[in-house]
Amino acid sequence: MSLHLTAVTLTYPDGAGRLTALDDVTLEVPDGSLTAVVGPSGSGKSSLLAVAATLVTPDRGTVVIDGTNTAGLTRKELTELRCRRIGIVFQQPHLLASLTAVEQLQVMAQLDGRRPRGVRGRAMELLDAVGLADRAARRPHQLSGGERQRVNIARALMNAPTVLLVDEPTSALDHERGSAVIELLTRLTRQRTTATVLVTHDRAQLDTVDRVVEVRDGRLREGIVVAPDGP
Ligand SMILES: Nc1ncnc2c1ncn2[C@@H]1O[C@H](COP(=O)(O)OP(=O)(O)OP(=O)(O)O)[C@@H](O)[C@H]1O
Repeated sequence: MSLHLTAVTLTYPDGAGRLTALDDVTLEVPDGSLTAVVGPSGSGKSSLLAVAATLVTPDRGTVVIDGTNTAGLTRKELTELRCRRIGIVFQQPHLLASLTAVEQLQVMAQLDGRRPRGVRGRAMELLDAVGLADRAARRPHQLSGGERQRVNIARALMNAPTVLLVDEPTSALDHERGSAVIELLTRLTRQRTTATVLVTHDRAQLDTVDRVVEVRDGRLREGIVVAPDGP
């Protein structure tokens, strides 16, 4: 189990008091499985992702990644863990305009100044896995929105993370392309045995995922949720 959140509570300052964004949330994500997190705006989905990414420290509860309780780590150790174990796919691809698709991936492996061997081969293999081997030499403006999002996903997998966190990856895509991206994420999750969490508004695209949980007012509801958003 690469990702295990236990009894996580997160509050933010709110005027004179505190706003509870996550309220006693427990979530286990098995390796090789994709859990989708749905819920209305402001319910706590992004907060959940930020805690799982170790970008935000909860008030209470534990975040265990690859068997390591992150509460016991120094800042430096946390940064290393994030770099090596966690892949994050943001809503917008934020690709670098001057780099080709394959270079966007290569740069990930060289961020810490090392120049490990086999980086280009690994980048090409990942581009192939997302169906973009023939687009490797293109720059972002020469790619479609869906293709840019697939480069974004391949880039997040470059350092072979065990936890993959994905924030609203389909918001800029039409339904068909959005569904294709979710299908791709499900396939990659199984192939690369990542523990994947996907935050999304769109329940219509979740046929292929392993599990759907819903956040409401910071609390997690277990089980498959098929009902549409309430009022
Ligand atoms: N940095 C912050 N400071 C104070 N309150 C915050 C902060 N970030 C989020 N919140 C509040 O915490 C609650 C949960 O926010 P969060 O962003 O996790 O919701 P969400 O489900 O991701 O929403 P959306 O779908 O609109 O992105 C909201 O009430 C929000 O206003």
